Amino acid sequence: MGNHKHKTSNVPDDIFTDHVLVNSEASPLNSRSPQRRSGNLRLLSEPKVSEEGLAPSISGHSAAPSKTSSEAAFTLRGRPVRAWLTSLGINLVPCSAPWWAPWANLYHPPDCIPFEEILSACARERSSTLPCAAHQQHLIIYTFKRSRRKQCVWKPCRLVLKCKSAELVQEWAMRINMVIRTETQRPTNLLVIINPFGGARKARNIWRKKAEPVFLLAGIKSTVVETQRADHAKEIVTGLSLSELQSFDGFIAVGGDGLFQEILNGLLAIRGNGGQAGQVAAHLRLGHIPAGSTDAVAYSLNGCRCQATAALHIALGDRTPLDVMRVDMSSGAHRYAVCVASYGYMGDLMRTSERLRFLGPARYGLAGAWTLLRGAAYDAEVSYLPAPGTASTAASKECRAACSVCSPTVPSRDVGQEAAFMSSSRKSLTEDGWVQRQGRYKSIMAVVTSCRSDMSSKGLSPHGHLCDGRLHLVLVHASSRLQYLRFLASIPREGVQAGKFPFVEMIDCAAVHLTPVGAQSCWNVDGELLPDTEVTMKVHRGLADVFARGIE
Ligand SMILES: Nc1ncnc2c1ncn2[C@@H]1O[C@H](COP(=O)(O)OP(=O)(O)OP(=O)(O)O)[C@@H](O)[C@H]1O
Repeated sequence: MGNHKHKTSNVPDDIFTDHVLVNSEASPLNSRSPQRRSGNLRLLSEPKVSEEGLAPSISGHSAAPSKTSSEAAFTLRGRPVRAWLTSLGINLVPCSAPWWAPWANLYHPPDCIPFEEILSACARERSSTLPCAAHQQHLIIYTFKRSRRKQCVWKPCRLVLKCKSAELVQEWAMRINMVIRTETQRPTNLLVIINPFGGARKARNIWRKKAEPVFLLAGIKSTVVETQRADHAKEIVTGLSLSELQSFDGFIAVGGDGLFQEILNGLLAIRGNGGQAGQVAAHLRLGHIPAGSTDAVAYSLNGCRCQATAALHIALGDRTPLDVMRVDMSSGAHRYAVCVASYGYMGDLMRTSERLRFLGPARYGLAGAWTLLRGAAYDAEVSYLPAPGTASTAASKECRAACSVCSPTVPSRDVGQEAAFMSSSRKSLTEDGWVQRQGRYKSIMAVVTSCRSDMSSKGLSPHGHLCDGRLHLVLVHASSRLQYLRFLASIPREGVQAGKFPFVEMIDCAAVHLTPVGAQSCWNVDGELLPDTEVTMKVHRGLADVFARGIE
């Protein structure tokens, strides 16, 4: 295992662009601007700014700063600003607006950066080009800004505040870092597993260029391992000693959904074994830095496939519980997955695409066209256990950050839950309430979350939630190639919509069982093929914790 620990001062921060003073929305200096906020920039309400301006102190903090040192004058991109520290973050107010500000709708200095959105701060001295001029001191604050086109896409950026006093910038940097260190949710030590073989085989570069700089600036120690073969990631995780497990805050997959699934399966295997290791593993979080072909996990968690966004969510210590589906095969083997299990079209597509892996992500297009032309449909017996409660609330809401459907039950990692996910899904077949169907299907899918990807930006199941304890069973009955093509063509725009096509059914359930009849397709579970076709699937609400907050 390679062990990487770096100091902030030596970190390459090229991916952090300078915070620009251009924000056409919500400018306090422009009365015409709407009250919409496009970024993380809003004036923190605490403390109130008095007539004199500044009333700051880091409340409740042991090293509460004096009044004078909590406010200071800086320049920000050549313009004077007054800055002060509050208990929530740094407020900035311009001392003067440029003469064109009211007309141009362009000038908007950042007015607040909350601590929870700051990775770190550092003080640097910059020598002046003029020999007689004093050296300038820089207070660099590493943070991010939200894309104006898509809020959930975060771009790393830095704010450079300049002044003449070295003591001042050092003191501010120290105090900002001190507050950040008190945020216990932030990880300090992570196991990063890279699949150099996944997707377009760029995972190593993605780690080095997009994620590692973010982790280094956040002061995270990373132990980096590359997989050598299929299933290696699971072996790495299950091979960790108790002391190693205790030292990590979580495991990060730099690869595709298959790699994430292997790590998840490794983590749940440790939890299933119980004991002290099992208890420690129950509190570890998983992260996904997308570097695969589909990356539905990262896309469903963050709303985009941006690697820097995923790295920022991890570094800032976001945490959300995630539903996990246990898939039990007739052979007795089982697997856990978090996106989708599909039989029929998607299974055949995956089987064909694995033979074309040398083409990279382009293989899916070719394999998809070939499978569509074949037009196969399969006879099967499908049984399902309807989900408890009504579907109306979950179905009417898109899953977003602080989702009201997902948030009420953050599951406890008690003995009961640990025992439940370890027992075979087949046990639930004895429960009352199963509904049985027999038919000929083009495709059968059990979707756990929304399952977003480039091929379906709203998700296969647009009303799927990260933590609602429901499987969305999609039954696509035998239909003509043209009808099926129309169904496929509608997915990128709107996902699978109940009632849109007469040959497509969508059912909310807690468990699904499938027995093939006659000719068989294969199961594709989160991008991996199963060796068995008779399977039982059951969802476990919020079984795993991930470094995410849901889509903003
Ligand atoms: N070094 C390796 N050599 C060969 N195969 C590997 C290696 N490391 C991991 N694998 C296997 O590669 C498969 C695919 O990996 P991964 O999911 O990361 O990429 P992908 O399939 O291209 O992306 P996605 O799953 O998002 O479509 C996994 O099943 C994994 O077991």
